[in-house]
Amino acid sequence: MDSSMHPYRSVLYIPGSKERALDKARSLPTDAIIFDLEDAVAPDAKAEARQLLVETLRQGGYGKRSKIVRINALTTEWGLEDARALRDAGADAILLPKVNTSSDIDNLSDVIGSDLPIWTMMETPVSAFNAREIASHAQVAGLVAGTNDLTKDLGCRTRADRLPLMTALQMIVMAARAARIVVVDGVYNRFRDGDGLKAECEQGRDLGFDGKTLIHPAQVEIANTAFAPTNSEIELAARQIAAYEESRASGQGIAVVDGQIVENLHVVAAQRIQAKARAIAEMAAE
Ligand SMILES: CC(C)(COP(=O)(O)OP(=O)(O)OC[C@H]1O[C@@H](n2cnc3c(N)ncnc32)[C@H](O)[C@@H]1OP(=O)(O)O)[C@@H](O)C(=O)NCCC(=O)NCCSC(=O)C[C@H](O)C(=O)O
Ligand SMILES: [Mg+2]
Repeated sequence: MDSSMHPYRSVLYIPGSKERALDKARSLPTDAIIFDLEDAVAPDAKAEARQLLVETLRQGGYGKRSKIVRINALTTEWGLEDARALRDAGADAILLPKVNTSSDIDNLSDVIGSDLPIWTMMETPVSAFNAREIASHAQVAGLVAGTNDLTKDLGCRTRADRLPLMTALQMIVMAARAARIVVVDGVYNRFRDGDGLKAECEQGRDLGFDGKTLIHPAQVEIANTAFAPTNSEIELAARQIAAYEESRASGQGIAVVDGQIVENLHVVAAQRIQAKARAIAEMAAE
């Protein structure tokens, strides 16, 4: 499912061990949920969280929100059991952490079968180098930037402008766009800092991400606003499409709107804005 059919502006992590948070998410206006069995769950709570998650997904109640389960890496003591337990639980996708190469995805596919979409965490330097190969794997439907692990592995500083991460972030976006799959940005750790989150969402939107992964309900509306087309973008898209159609009808290949040229490629971009706006409206009409 790409972002013109389903929005991924807000993708909220929920620890698979937190029953109250799992329940609360049924009423949050988030486009997608990552039910987490990995870093948000302590080692001695993994088995219980896995069971709770299977039961929670079977109960349902998450409406149109996309349901993605992050399992532990298959190289850990929990990963294989996670994959086996969750493959038929009703998730829309399985998210695999610490992916380095497409063979990691093949290994998961051997366990869950080839029908359930796989999303991958892009959070190691090796994954950034292999982003193209990972994104173009036939079963991969989405990439998630793991900026905390990337920062750790790079040994870089955490900066507000994310300069040290920029190469990796752009490689991830480019790989996703080349493969025409969904791509979402990493988390903003200061979850009570709305202004900081807004700035980082705007940066992610500028870079081309479809949305942002989040860790707290207070972050959802900020991401939903930042990654939605604005009213003026939607209005301009409509005028560009109309002007271009008028030009074509009179035998010309270029229109001019607000002093700027409109060619076929701009029309494609305008149609994408309209598709995204429709997908968001459908999501809201629950
Ligand atoms: C960060 C938190 C530990 C804060 O928790 P808490 O102090 O309980 O927050 P609040 O009291 O403000 O919570 C208010 C209500 O909201 C619910 N809640 C909190 N968080 C979530 C959530 N993520 N989803 C749904 N609901 C949530 C609380 O239950 C309260 O509900 P109520 O009592 O009914 O009012 C906590 O937010 C948290 O655990 N967040 C998730 C952290 C997480 O998932 N981390 C792992 C993912 S990030 C990562 O791994 C990055 C990546 O891999 C990388 O490398 O970068
Ligand atoms: Mg991580």
